[in-house]
Formats: sequence, structure tokens, C-alpha cells
Amino acid sequence: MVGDLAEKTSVRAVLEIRKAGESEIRVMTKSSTVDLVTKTDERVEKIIIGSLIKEFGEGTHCFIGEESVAKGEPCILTDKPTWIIDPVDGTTNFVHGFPFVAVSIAFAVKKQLEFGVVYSCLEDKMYKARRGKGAFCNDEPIQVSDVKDINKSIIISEHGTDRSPEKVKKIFSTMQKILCIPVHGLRGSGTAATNMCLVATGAVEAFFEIGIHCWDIAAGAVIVQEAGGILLDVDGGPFDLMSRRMVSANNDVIAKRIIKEIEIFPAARDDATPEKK
Ligand SMILES: Nc1ncnc2c1ncn2[C@@H]1O[C@H](CO)[C@@H](O)[C@H]1OP(=O)(O)O
Ligand SMILES: [Mg+2]
Repeated sequence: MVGDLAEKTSVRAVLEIRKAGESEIRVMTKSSTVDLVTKTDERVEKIIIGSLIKEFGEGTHCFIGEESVAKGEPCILTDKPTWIIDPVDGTTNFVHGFPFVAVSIAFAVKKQLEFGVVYSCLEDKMYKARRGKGAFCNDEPIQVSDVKDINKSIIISEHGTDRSPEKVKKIFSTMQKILCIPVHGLRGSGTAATNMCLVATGAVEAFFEIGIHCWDIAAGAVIVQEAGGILLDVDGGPFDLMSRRMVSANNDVIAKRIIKEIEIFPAARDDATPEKK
């Protein structure tokens, strides 16, 4: 029921994004000149949250949405049933017409992710997974790759929106080290949600990033795990959805090899108090 609703809601969101993509896109900025947001992000998030509230009634479920948090709503994951939403993941791609843009909707209860839908709008691929029930792309089961040899892998990472020279240096130093292991290639689609689905389908072996937010990866986290993959913190510890850092991989051999090369830099937790952000 929750899953059907998430799917139905993602379809509505995708139609809205496609329609908006055909007309002129008004771009605004958030934390910096490269952190973009559009009226579509805001409208689609309202549509998604509005249709979920209509279904479940006001006050029964919590919502963590990228644009609501940007406007000051809290970003705390509690035990209550909670929807974690990125209305347009890959906003920069959307603005530029780079063809990877996804809607990401996840559902958690007691802080455990139960369900995730990532709808890659322009490829027309709906990825979905429910805890314990497998992962699917357009209703076909998907599985991570079985590669264990890092030299035969493709790895995804992104450089994010923070352009402070020290951080950029660490990000590119990590990428350089991984490239020179050597791996078959480095990639990045510009959307974390889609990157995780590429791990889940076996197109790449791993995706890691520091700086992502819970709404970028919540749905993808269920999809990767249900496709047989694993999630870890960038220091090799357990994955923490609110920590803004993650390695998703097909298996722990690949994950641990990548982790050896990651130069960690600080990112304030999603659930940090405002003074700590
Ligand atoms: N500060 C940040 N640093 C790194 N990645 C970020 C980020 N904020 C958002 N992202 C997300 O990470 C991917 C690219 O790095 C995108 O999925 C982007 O989501 P967005 O398009 O919804 O903002
Ligand atoms: Mg996002």
C-alpha cells in the first residue's frame, strides 16, 4: 500500500518535471552560486507531500523533503513513519538539460528504511525496492555486479556543490588515487539517487560521496541493499543515513578497497543543530 502510493506519487512528480523541462526553467540559488534550485523542485515537493497527506491525513506521518528543509523545516529522523523526499535529484542536470534527473521517495519506520522508489525521469526507469522483497527496474528484478577485482571495476563519485579549495583538493586526490589503482573507469551521473541505482543494476561496482544529504540516498539505500549490495560509512563503520557520507558497493571487497583511498573531510550532519551547520 505504502509502496503503491510511493510509485503513484513518483509518476505524478515525473510528469510534472517533464512538463517543466519543456518550458523555460527559472533558476535560483541556495547555499552558493552553484547550489541551484528551481520552482519545479519546490512545486514537485509540494505535490508529493500534498498527495501523501491526502492519503494518510494530517499529522500521522512525518516528512523530510529537500526543499522543506531548505526553508527551515526540521531534518530529524524519529521513530515515526517518515517519508524522505528529493523532488528533483540532479537539479543542476535538470537546469542544463543533462539527461539524468530523478525523483527519490523513501519511507522509514522506527528509523529503518522500508521502501524506496527512484524514478529516473528522462530514461523512463522506475527503480523500486521494499525491505526483504528484492529490487526492481521497470518491474524486472535487478542485481549488483559480482566483480571482486577492483581492477575490473567502474566507480562513481561526484564533486558536489562545495567549492572550497581544500575540499575540492581532497575530492580530486581521492579520485586520482582510485583512478590509478587502476580501475576501468570513473563516472558520475550528477544524481546520487541514479548513481545508487547504477550500483544496484551492476552497471558500476561502487558509488561513494561526502556531502550528500539523506534525501539524495534514502530510496537508493533500500534499492542497493535489496539488489544484494552493501552500504558503509566512508571510514568503514556502519552506514548512517544522516551523516552525509556513504559508500555503496556491490560487495565488501570493493567497498573496503575504495575506503582505503578516501580522504575524509568534515560535513555537518543533516540532523545537526542549526549552530553546528
Ligand atoms: N552539498 C552537497 N555536496 C555534494 N552533493 C550534494 C550536495 N547537495 C546535494 N548533493 C547531491 O549529490 C549529487 C551530486 O553531487 C546530487 O544528487 C545532489 O543532489 P541535488 O541535485 O538534489 O542537489
Ligand atoms: Mg538531491
